Amino acid sequence: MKNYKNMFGVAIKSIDFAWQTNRRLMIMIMLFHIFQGAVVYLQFTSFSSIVDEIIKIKQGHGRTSELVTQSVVLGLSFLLPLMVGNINTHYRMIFRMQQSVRLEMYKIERQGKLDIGTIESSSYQNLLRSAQEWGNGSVLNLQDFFFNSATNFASIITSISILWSLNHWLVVFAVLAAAPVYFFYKKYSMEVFRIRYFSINDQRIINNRISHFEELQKAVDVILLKLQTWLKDQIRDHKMSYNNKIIAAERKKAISYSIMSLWYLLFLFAAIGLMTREALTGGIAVGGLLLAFSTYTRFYQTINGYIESIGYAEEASRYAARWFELFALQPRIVSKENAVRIAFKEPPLIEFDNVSFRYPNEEGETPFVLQHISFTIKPGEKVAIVGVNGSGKTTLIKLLCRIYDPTEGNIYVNGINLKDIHLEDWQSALGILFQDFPVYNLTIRESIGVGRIEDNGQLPAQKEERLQRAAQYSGADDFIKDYDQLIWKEFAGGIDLSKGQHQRLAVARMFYRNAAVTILDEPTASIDAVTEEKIFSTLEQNLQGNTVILITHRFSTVKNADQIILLEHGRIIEYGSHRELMLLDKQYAALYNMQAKRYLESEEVRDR
Ligand SMILES: Nc1ncnc2c1ncn2[C@@H]1O[C@H](COP(=O)(O)OP(=O)(O)OP(=O)(O)O)[C@@H](O)[C@H]1O
Repeated sequence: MKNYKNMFGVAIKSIDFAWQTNRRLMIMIMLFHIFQGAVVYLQFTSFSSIVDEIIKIKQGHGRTSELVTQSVVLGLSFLLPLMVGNINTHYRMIFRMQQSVRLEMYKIERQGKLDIGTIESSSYQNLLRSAQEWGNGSVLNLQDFFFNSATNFASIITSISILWSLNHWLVVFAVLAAAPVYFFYKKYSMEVFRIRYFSINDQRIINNRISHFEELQKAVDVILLKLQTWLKDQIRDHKMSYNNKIIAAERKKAISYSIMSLWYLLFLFAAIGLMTREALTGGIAVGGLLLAFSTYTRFYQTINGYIESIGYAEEASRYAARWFELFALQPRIVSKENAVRIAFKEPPLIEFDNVSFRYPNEEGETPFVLQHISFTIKPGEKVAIVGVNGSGKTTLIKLLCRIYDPTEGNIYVNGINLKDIHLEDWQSALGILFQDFPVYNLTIRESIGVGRIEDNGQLPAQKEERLQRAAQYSGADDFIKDYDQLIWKEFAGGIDLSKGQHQRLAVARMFYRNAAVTILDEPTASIDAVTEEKIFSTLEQNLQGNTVILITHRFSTVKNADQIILLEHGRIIEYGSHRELMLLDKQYAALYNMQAKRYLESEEVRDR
């Protein structure tokens, strides 16, 4: 029952969505469907009238004019549904397209408003994957069910009224004959349906194994490691397992449906017996007998088809529900109502005041990943954050960018609590380059240009000089030959770049952005030491006046930073300039010396 309640709720939402998209089209399609459901009975009634009239004419008291009229009606009753059907198919296609665009736009719009914390949560990712399982087809298919319901209801109501007018018992027999359909459907037909559509695990594994033959990097490994047979066997086994499940379920279905047909036949004979008796005793004419037979069988077929579609709609509603859940998502991090508006023209003073943090988790509390963090970054300072993997460096940056709010403590920007500053203003002041930076399949010019988009949401007009300077500072100009070169190998004339080249382009984007606070989270991991050195020296020279926060594992690049923060297990264990920390001669100095020694050793090996 709960399933149907949910299904009903989701169906209402999807119908409302259709209504909001184009109500005129929706009403028109609805009327077409009702017409198609009812008009078929016009064929039955006119045909039975023709038969009766022929008999009457043979007996000498029929009218030829009536025969002609009924023949025209019969012709129209065939012609009209065909025409309406074609027009309806056309408008339904248009309506689906309109809604498909609107659904996608609505989804993208909602996603664009979400905060990064929500986007990186596993619950959101699961929701997204589940919604995408059927694409927006789930919502549209649910609407199809609604339209088809109109046809089916029109058909059921018309057939019941015809049967009722002929003999009340016909309705009783028809209903009893159709009664077990749902039970059999739920038990057997649904099983096949479920296996067919929801053997997702088998299908995922099959697709994954096939991808090893199709994707370049994977295919190379398949050949070199000779994995062909091993992978092929897996594909075959999963396909066989899927097929065997289907065959077993189909067999059960065929047997059970045969049993159900006997039940139907029982009531069909009862109905035929009843009507034949009526015809023999003169209760109805021969045409009436024909009408009863065709209406009776049509009623059963309609019920059968309709119940099949309920099951399908039930499944579609589960996936459509995910779409509406996506639409209802609200960002967790938002600007306060009276948030302070600041145009950050100058780099601000940043203060962390006893900040502790644990990642939000719906399933329970997670451990603190940052504890009692306090430090100050003066405007224009170059700050380096160092520490081993998992020490909390990126998390600290996420708090500064307000991707998350601290669990305890506060962050102040120019003395104002970050939570009180308008989120958009603060984000406009930041230029962030994370380790997993995105690769834009655009031209080189656009790839750099997206670093600073215009207020109207468009790419900036060509600012050639500035663009080229950014490429120069990042070292990207070494490989750029044409700024209009498309970075997209799958397209004619498009090229791909090496990892390091992609990284230089991403750094160029940051230079181009020229934000008041630039944050670089290991942006040079794939870049060779020489280029890295070059990037950081230009960074220091050219982002003069701007605040720069740099996360890196290479200690040699942080030597010139105004201050270095060393994190361990989410706590600051050392804090100061390179000189100060070397003089302190503790953890930082040890790590620095260790890296320097390794560097010197490798230099010696190379020299030898
Ligand atoms: N989204 C998340 N949800 C839950 N825990 C997370 C999440 N991101 C990171 N963590 C955990 O927080 C801790 C700190 O991670 P963080 O990424 O800040 O470390 P890091 O110092 O930047 O590491 P690395 O040098 O490897 O990039 C780790 O224990 C990590 O598992």
